[in-house]
Amino acid sequence: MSLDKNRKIHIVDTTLRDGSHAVSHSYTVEQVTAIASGLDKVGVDIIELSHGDGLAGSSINYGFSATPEMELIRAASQVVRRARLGVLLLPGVGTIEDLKEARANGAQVVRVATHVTEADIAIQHLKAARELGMMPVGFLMMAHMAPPKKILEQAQIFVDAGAEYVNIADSAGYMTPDDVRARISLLVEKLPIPVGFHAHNNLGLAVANALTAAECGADYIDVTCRGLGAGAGNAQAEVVAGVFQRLGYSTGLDFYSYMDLAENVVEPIMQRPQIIKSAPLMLGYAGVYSSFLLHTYRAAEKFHLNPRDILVELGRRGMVGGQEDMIIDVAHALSLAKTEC
Ligand SMILES: CC[C@H](O)CC(=O)C(=O)O
Ligand SMILES: [Mn+2]
Repeated sequence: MSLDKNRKIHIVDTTLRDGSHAVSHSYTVEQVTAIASGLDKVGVDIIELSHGDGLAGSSINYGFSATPEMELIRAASQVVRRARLGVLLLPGVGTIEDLKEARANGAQVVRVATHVTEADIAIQHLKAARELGMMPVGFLMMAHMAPPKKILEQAQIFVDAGAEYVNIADSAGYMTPDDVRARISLLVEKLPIPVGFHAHNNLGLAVANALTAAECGADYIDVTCRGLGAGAGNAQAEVVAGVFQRLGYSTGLDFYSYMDLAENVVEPIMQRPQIIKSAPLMLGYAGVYSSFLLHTYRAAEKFHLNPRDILVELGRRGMVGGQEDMIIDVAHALSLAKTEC
């Protein structure tokens, strides 16, 4: 695969999916319509939209969406002309039935996300996506938890299942540019399909990591307006647009329109600034799944603990996405240990 700087870098904007965590899944049809049509004009390649935890994530466990995601997908599909509309699906949270409904409402791409060592649970969803005429993408979460060779082996499972590209996610915002380089370079060298990268900004490295991924040959880069996303958020779209443009990468983005969209449409929706507060910083430091943040805040409040202490323990135990219900157990154990002291 060529590392030509002039190759097209495909931008995947996940403001309406990962960004949904940062607004407590409160997007309305009007907001989605405005953001999706803005992203389409800005020139992104894929607009990802669903509950922050993927299709059917709206639940007591993950937090309810204010508006049913199928309504939001339908609304976006009516205004998106150029970009492809995508959804994210975690096998077990979302089902093939949910995927069919998303397809019927206009979704064209699905990224099937699994823990970095569990790619095999995505096989049937990737095959179903292809049968539905969608673009199937394999998405490996918590990629810092596996060495490059293991990730390659898992990515190959996606290739065999018909994925059109493989996306690596630094879900904990734990990686440094060296970690990204080691993983992306190997995949780009060995895989017959393109590679993508999804950063989290818990250590303030999201844009640097996104750039490193592109330098190492990743063809798909995830971003969000104003960096909205779980934990300290994702790689900030407008910044990525500016940095990539200045360095001569070909993204097809209109940098100025992206800045305007973030400033005029997304920023007024934000419930709080997307900054690296102590707890998100701890996610990155301890290697904890970014979506655990809100659960951790709730558990900390209930057991009168500092969220940082819970996060360090979650990192020590190597907890992964899907183990949200264990956060309360960890908090309980820590509070018992505290009272015994
Ligand atoms: C809900 C799946 C997960 O959060 C996907 C993602 O954005 C990540 O792993 O960072
Ligand atoms: Mn994410």
